[in-house]
Amino acid sequence: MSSYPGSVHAGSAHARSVNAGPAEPAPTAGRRRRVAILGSTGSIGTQALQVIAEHPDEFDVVALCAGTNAALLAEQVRTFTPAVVGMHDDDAAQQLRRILDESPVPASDQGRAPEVLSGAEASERIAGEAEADVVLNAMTGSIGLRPTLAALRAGATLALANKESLVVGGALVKDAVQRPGQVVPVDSEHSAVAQALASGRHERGLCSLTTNGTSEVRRLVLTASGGPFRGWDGQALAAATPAQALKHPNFAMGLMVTTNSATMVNKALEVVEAHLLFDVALADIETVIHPQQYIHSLVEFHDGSTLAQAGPPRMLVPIALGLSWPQRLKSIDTPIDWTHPMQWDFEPLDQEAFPAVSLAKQAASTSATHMAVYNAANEQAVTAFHAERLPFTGILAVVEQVLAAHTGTSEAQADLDAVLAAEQWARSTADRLVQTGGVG
Ligand SMILES: NC(=O)C1=CN([C@@H]2O[C@H](COP(=O)(O)OP(=O)(O)OC[C@H]3O[C@@H](n4cnc5c(N)ncnc54)[C@H](OP(=O)(O)O)[C@@H]3O)[C@@H](O)[C@H]2O)C=CC1
Ligand SMILES: CC(=O)[C@@H](O)[C@H](O)COP(=O)(O)O
Ligand SMILES: [Mn+2]
Repeated sequence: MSSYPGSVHAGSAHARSVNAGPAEPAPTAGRRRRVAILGSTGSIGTQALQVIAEHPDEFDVVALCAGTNAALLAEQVRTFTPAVVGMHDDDAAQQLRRILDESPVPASDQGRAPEVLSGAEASERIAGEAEADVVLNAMTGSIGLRPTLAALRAGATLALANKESLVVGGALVKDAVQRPGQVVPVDSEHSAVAQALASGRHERGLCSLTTNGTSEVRRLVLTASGGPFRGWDGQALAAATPAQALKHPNFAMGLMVTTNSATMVNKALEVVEAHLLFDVALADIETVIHPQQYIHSLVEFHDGSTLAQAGPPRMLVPIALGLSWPQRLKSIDTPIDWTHPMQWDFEPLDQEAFPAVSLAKQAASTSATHMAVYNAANEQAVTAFHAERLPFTGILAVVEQVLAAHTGTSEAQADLDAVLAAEQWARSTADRLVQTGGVG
């Protein structure tokens, strides 16, 4: 990407906490934000482009990146005219080049057709070199770690849907953060917590109060749908099929996050994500089952007050906030209709049938690479489950056994190579357990 030179966003203040304080004034005031989307063909990526299409005066799409879906990426190129695009898969990138050659796209703002990058480094290069104000990381899996680090090191605001990169990278990601507020959570629960912590700005009226800061926070409470298997016991879960696991009660999402919702691994990753984003102790992060998912999460303060963020169970608002934080864009979603009766339920998590959250809290407290191992083993096990090589309950059994065999790495030694090595070890150990049937 020779024509897209490296970082132009020189950051200075070093922050240990990912979301340590109020954001600095937006360097983009008065002009359209330059946005790069990694994972543009997925559930989050396509919704982000929908938000952008409806707010053309707010954003310029400077780069798009996907894995394999050349046809959809080509369509997106036509509509949004990014200067550079990337595909992980080399064959898909060739296909994309062919489609674009056969039917040239309008020249981009830079006055030429997009450059097409391909291969494993495409997303990392785009994150680091596209000169985006905001990089939305909406890829699936811990493959998002390098791009997350690259975006932060380039000084871009990171709109983070790819929770895996933060959970797996941990301190590495924290260390790459250059300024408070550089990471804006897109995950709905964390967007809810961020909104509750920041509250709204409304400097009018007799009561023009604003409160802020995390020092008065006692607990975070993350809501969970409970997934398609809410209320099932261990015996029923053992026979759960991939098709059943993919029936999320409220959201249409990618395969990995949907399956993780069914096992509660998604909530487990989210607890650690919240710990890292908001610097709240793991012991002070609770989960509660809320099947309707209208409350996206809650912050409990030390005076006993609790702030909840509510909205329909859709991702448009968290995505839009990720792109435009701290501003709210108008009319992103239809608000809750209070004219009809409705019921919101809350129930405790069944920790025995769904041990994922407690296992993650334990892993995250054990060593700097335990969550990388947790996530990598889970990714392998989920793939094996969908290939019908592992029962549903085998997913957590694999994660637990791989974790038990991991020796761990101290934070001081957990550089990128150590994290990637731990992941690689976890993937092959998980695969071996599946192959030999040694899960039990
Ligand atoms: N979907 C949702 O509502 C929510 C999702 N999230 C999180 O957001 C992330 C994305 O989820 P979701 O959109 O559902 O997932 P999807 O599976 O729908 O989309 C994943 C995207 O990543 C792309 N991709 C995969 N591998 C690579 C790669 N190596 N390089 C570049 N692009 C790649 C895919 O491309 P292609 O399809 O072309 O292969 C696709 O565009 C996950 O971390 C998830 O946990 C969080 C909250 C809600
Ligand atoms: C929309 C979103 O943020 C997902 O992570 C969603 O929350 C999954 O829901 P559960 O994991 O609670 O089923
Ligand atoms: Mn979520």
